[in-house]
Amino acid sequence: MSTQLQTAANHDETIAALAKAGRAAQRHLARLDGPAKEAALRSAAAALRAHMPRILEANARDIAAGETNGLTPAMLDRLRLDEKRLESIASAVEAVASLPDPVGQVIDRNTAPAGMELSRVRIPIGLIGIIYESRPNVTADAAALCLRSGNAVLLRGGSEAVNSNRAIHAALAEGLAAAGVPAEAVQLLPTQDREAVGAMLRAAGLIDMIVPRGGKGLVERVQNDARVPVLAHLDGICHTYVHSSADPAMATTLALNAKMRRTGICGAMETLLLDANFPASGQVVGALLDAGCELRGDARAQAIDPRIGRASANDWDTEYLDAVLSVAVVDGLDAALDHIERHSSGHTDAILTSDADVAERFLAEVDSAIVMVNASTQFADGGEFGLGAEIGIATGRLHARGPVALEGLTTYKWQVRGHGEARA
Ligand SMILES: NC(=O)C1=CN([C@@H]2O[C@H](COP(=O)(O)OP(=O)(O)OC[C@H]3O[C@@H](n4cnc5c(N)ncnc54)[C@H](OP(=O)(O)O)[C@@H]3O)[C@@H](O)[C@H]2O)C=CC1
Ligand SMILES: N[C@@H](CCC(=O)OP(=O)(O)O)C(=O)O
Repeated sequence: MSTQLQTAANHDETIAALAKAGRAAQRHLARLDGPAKEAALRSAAAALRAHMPRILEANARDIAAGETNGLTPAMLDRLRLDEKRLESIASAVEAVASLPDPVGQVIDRNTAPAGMELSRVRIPIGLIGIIYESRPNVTADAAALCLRSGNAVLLRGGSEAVNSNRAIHAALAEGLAAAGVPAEAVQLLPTQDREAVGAMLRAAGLIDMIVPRGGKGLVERVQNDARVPVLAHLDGICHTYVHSSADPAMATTLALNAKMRRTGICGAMETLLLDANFPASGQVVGALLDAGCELRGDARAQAIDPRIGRASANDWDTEYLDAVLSVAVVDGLDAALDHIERHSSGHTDAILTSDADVAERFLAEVDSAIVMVNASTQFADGGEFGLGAEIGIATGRLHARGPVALEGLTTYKWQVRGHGEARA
């Protein structure tokens, strides 16, 4: 056997062992009622607070390594913890603990034509694998959401955050165990080897669902290896289309907010589509340029302001995650819809318009997880949608789309209560 095959086999074994332990812990969780899961999460939050010095020391090692390895200031900021951030991570775990337990909720009830009573009841998905970027808060958020919804979780965070994640995970596991919940309900992969990500994706029958949260490299891996159902949380190539009827002041404010509020998040606008008949395009692009954004446009966009550079074909499919924006001029709604269909990643797309019919067509015809009218794409967030927290933004077409929180981490079963009915 070649070394590469041996390595793959080893990773498959490791994942199988973790999955077995996770599945056993999940069966334990399934027997717990809402208050017991709430108590376990409060205990986990208390452990995070109790271990604050150890977690911050681990994070300082990640930050030092990140600085040595030349991480960008934006990445370092996502990685960095301090007492205040750690306190808000612990508070977020408590906030998830306070959310209503989704398990056992009756989605709907009906009577079958033959007379039996039918109900659809929410149940956990089972064991969920989550692969995510170097943001330590995701370790606690994802663990809390999974546990509250009765799922066990296998976590694989970004390599730059490995020490922080291990310290946070150790605290969570200690808190859960103190409340009588098996620590294996929340497990962290013991290796950062990317082959182990492949093994997670191949673990059909062991892991019930994988959430990959990341960009292009991860997408490719998922496409090559996934045999487990995938709830993709992938890149955000988000558009804002400024219709001819848009209010110029609103268009200027929202274009600036959608791009510049935080350029590094997946809900940031990456392409601005300006209608050829919108009269205030100069004002909108001027505001973006004055705010320090680099604009790359097609020939018609370049004619609006000489500071706009020339876009290449790649720009329309690029997630900059930076103060860079592609700009195209389009001839009406249909041309905007065509552009979005070709280039959107299915995350979040918005229209700015005062024409209600145009707005409704956009809402109906754009097939993205989140479609907005007259709002900033930066609102793509579970907290902003009132869901308490989020695993992230699901960009695919499966049962949960957009911000995924407790409900998105459940499936359902049919419960049938008969009175002796036999089928003819
Ligand atoms: N839809 C959503 O909810 C969200 C989407 N994102 C997207 O994430 C991206 C930015 O995050 P970034 O830090 O660059 O994330 P990356 O995609 O680089 O990394 C995310 C995770 O995937 C792993 N990974 C990446 N490539 C591979 C591979 N080929 N094989 C195995 N594992 C892999 C990383 O591991 P390793 O540590 O080894 O690099 C990391 O754990 C953007 O595209 C953004 O839109 C971010 C947050 C939320
Ligand atoms: N949905 C979240 C952001 C998620 C996200 O993009 O995370 P990251 O790329 O790690 O900064 C928000 O709007 O704050």
